[in-house]
Amino acid sequence: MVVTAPPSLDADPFDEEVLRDPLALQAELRDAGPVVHLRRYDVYGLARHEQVHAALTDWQSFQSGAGVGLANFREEKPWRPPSLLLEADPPRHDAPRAVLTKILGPRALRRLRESWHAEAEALVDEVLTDREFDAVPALAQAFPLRVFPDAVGLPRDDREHLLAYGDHAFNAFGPPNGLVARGAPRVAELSGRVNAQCARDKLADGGFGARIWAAADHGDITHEQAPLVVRSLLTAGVDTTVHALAAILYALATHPGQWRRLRDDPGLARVAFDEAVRWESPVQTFFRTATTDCDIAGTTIPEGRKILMFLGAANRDPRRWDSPDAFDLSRDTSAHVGFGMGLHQCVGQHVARLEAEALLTALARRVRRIEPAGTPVRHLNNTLRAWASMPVRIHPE
Ligand code: HEM
Ligand SMILES: O=C(O)c1ccc(-n2ccnc2)cc1
Repeated sequence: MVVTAPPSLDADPFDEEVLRDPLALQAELRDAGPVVHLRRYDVYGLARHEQVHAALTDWQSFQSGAGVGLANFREEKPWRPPSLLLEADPPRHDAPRAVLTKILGPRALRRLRESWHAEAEALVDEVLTDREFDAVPALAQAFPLRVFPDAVGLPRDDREHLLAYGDHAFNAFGPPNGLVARGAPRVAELSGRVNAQCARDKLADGGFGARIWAAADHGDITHEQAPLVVRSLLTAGVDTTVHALAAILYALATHPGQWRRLRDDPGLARVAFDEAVRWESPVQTFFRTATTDCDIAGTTIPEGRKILMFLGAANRDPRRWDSPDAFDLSRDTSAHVGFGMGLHQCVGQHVARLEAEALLTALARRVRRIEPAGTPVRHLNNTLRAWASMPVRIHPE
């Protein structure tokens, strides 16, 4: 096999102007080749669907245990104790994963369906007293912050900080740039509050948190692991869905034909969610670390090197998708990598889907038309594709 050196680029995927509009660089990376070398960080980049899918499903060659950010845990101390799921490989990964699979699975969520739909209707009724509003705070942030911490078992008066904590955690997967530096002053306070909320006596009976502790009583995980598994929920559970809901609302407000299809058939809510996750990819990137010298499409990636998987680029790869830039509810979205793929595929995706279904169903019943009512403003993050503000105007049924 002739080993070729991959094309080497100076581009910085974590530059703030690139984060604001990453599509041009994503196309450049895809077209440069199946593997590229990013000189600035000395890492290998995968931007095509085929290679991203292959790396996600080969956890033996591409491990998570050295961290899924730029930092290599084998070389430097993580900013916090590593995640037992996201930043762990089998066998350590297995028991915590099995516990969350049960607690966050579609069957377990059935008990929440009715109350989340009711909460969504109440929130939408409240918000729609105005014809114009900012959909990010009013809906995309308000709904997850109302239902998810309740489901975890947190008190209502101690949750506003979760957005800032998650935002820092997702920045910390990237390089130590300005976005990380700007979050640093609050890390100790935010970490202290979140870590305190993982304690058993802080979590209401019957919630996801209490069920994690009960799994430790049952011997499925240890009592030392329980608070860290709760921390996973508090880190992962808010920012991801906030930005996914904002992405759906942006997609629907800018594609009136697709809004009409959803309004005429609210059963399309789940398809709309997955197509928005593909189209916007709220989680844009994750890293892996080569476990051995491994070959990708003719390039040898030496053991110990970091590989940057561009999930967002893969989800818009014309080699895999017809009209990838179109937001289209008739698309078969099943191969999108917005939730990852394989061993680490998002265990919270059913929670996210249920939130989206509840909110979109409530809106579809009450809103004839939704349209932009001003310039939307991006929220920049090293890993998340997000909106800070999205003014919309609605025309009620
Ligand atoms: C639309 C919202 C969401 C998106 C786009 C998303 C995306 C992802 C992605 C891409 C991965 C794979 C990470 C990897 O391969 O390294 C992942 C894993 C994970 N997600 Fe999500 N996520 C979302 C919501 C959630 C929610 C709401 C929760 C918790 C309630 C959650 C919990 C997790 C956990 C614990 C993992 C690690 C799974 C493992 O390593 O076995 N996610 N998610
Ligand atoms: O264990 C953690 O701290 C942790 C686990 C999962 C995520 N995540 C990313 C996308 N969906 C969830 C983030 C943090």
